[in-house]
Parts: sequence; structure tokens; C-alpha cells
Amino acid sequence: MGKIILEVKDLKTKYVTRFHEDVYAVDSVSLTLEEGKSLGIAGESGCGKSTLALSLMGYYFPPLHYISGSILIDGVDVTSMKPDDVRKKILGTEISYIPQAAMNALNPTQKIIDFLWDVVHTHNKSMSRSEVREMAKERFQALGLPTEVLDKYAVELSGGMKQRTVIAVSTILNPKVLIADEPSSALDVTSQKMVIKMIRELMDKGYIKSMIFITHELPLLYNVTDDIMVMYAGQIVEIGNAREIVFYPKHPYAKGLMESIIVPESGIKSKKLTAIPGAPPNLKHPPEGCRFAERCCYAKPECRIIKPNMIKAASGRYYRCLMKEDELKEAYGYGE
Ligand SMILES: Nc1ncnc2c1ncn2[C@@H]1O[C@H](COP(=O)(O)OP(=O)(O)OP(=O)(O)O)[C@@H](O)[C@H]1O
Repeated sequence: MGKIILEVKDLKTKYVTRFHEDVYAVDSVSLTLEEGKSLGIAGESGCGKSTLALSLMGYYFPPLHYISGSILIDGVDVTSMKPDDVRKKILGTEISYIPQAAMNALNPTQKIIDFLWDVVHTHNKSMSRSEVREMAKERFQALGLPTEVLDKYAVELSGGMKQRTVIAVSTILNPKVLIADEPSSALDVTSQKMVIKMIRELMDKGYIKSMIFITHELPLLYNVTDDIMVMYAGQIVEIGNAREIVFYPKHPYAKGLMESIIVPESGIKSKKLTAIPGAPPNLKHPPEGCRFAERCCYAKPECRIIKPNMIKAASGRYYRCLMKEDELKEAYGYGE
């Protein structure tokens, strides 16, 4: 086992709306990320993927609130830090977040080099402008980005180039964890491939030590990440090896999700595509028992009453369901 870079235990966070209602967007999330490993987060819209990303950075500003649990980044618990300390000491160096549509957030009046200067200067006041430029040039060259981009404004760049630039700038301080939230979804296929290639290079060249990749596009996760975590209504319902989860999911929701996609691999292409009927529960009032029970075709009466815990499967992955592995095997026709 490699060195653990990120360790999350029983994390619970919520939004408090302006009508003072609580939305339990992240509930009892536990995970570990080792050096050199990547984890993909999948799940339908509103299941809490982006909220989990924000929560992991320890960046708690209303309406997002920390409830309980721990987040250790290389041994340091960020949940006990003040937001200002998180900004100065953690963001960029320990953990970097590339939010959805990050490329559109670039300030149009700033040249890329000025944006880069701001990022570096926040953490290292002793570096001169020419040193930062040199550092940026080296990094851009290593990642196959033209160095002329440094003196351009964001509006002068194509969508794909803007996104790759944002990623290069956000990782300039070699964060231990990179969280990329739908980094390629707004791009054309060629630009998507270049973004993914660049993220892989960041890992391979050691500029980042680990990565969390959030996307709706499961086939992409399967090709990019070592492990996959499937979220449903604020909770992890299955986490483990990417290949095992894509081809032999255990949790009924993970199974439904995998059956609704095409995995480009022989023998799977001809699979019938299905959709999961119904909608996720309201996170202001999560159901008493299993959160997926309402939509689960395998649900029994007790599923609506008993909260399922995470079960460790024989293969080492975890799933949250009252069904034992032999029951799942019988129901699905596959399994250990
Ligand atoms: N600012 C907010 N205030 C209150 N509730 C919020 C807020 N932002 C998100 N939520 C709620 O938190 C839950 C999780 O949302 P989140 O955006 O994390 O989901 P997601 O899986 O990232 O969705 P998507 O794939 O569409 O980005 C949803 O029920 C959402 O409505």
C-alpha cells in the first residue's frame, strides 16, 4: 500500500438555505486516496459530487457548513482550520480544485501570467516576477502548452486551450491532491482528449500526487481513474476498483448507472441500455432507511426502515446495501 495522501472519515456537511432549511448534501463519506492514485466520482446530478469536492478542501463558507468527520491531507486535519488559513496554507499547495466551467471564470482583463503571478504570490512572497515567469515557462513546456499563452488574455484563447491553461495554473504549486470537477465536459472531443492527456501527465510527471475526477461520463472515468466511487443522494453507495465497478457493480444504483451507459469494450457494446426510473430523494428530508429504496427494484420492506452501512465485499470494495453478496449474486447472475 502506498502513502495515504487523503483520508476522509465519516464526513457530514450541509447547506443552510436562506429559509433556514438544512440540505444534507454530504452524509457519512469515508475514503482514502494513496499517492499516485486517482479516484473518479460518479452519480447523477444533485447527488453531492461538487459539494463533496468543496467540503474536501475545508473551504466552509455559508451556505455550506461542516457538521462532523475528519479530512486529513497528508496528515493535516483541514476541518479544524480557519477558512483564511485554509486559503493561505492549503489551497494550491495541498489541494487544488478546478470547478465546473473553470475556464469561464478567468478574468478577461488579466493576462495569464498575471493570473499565475497571483496564484504563486499568495503562497510565496519571495519570488520575483521573472522567477515566476521562468517557472511558468518550464511548466507550460513540460505540459506541451505554448509559452506564448502566458502573455495572452483569456478571451484570446480557444475553449480547450483556456481549460488546459486553468489546469496548468491551478497546479503550478504541485498540490498533493487535484480535484477536477467535470474538467472536459463543456469541450469538443479533441479538446476533451487533450485535457485528459494533460491531467494524466500531471500525475505521471509527479506534479500532482493524487487526483479526484468528477464526471457524469462514466466511460471516461473507467479510462482515466484507478478507482471509482458512486454517490447517491449525498452518500457513497459503492467504492473500489474502476473495472470491477463498471463491469460487476454490486449496489443496485451502481448497477442501474452502469446499465445506462456504453462502455467501449468488446462484448459490452451490444448491452441493452436502460434508465433508472424515478428521481433522487429531497436532501432536506432524506428517507429513514436506504436512500435508494424508492427506486430500487430489489428493495424489501426493511430497506425503507433500516439504514444500510457500508459492507466490505470479498473483492475488497465497499457497498452500501442490506443485500449480502450471495443474495446479490443470485439476483444479478454474477458476483464473487
Ligand atoms: N448553495 C446551495 N444551497 C442549498 N442547496 C444546495 C446548494 N448547492 C447545492 N445544493 C443542493 O445540494 C445537493 C448536492 O448538490 P451538488 O451540486 O453537490 O450535486 P452534484 O452531484 O455536483 O450535481 P451536478 O452533477 O449537477 O453538478 C443538491 O440537492 C443541491 O440541490
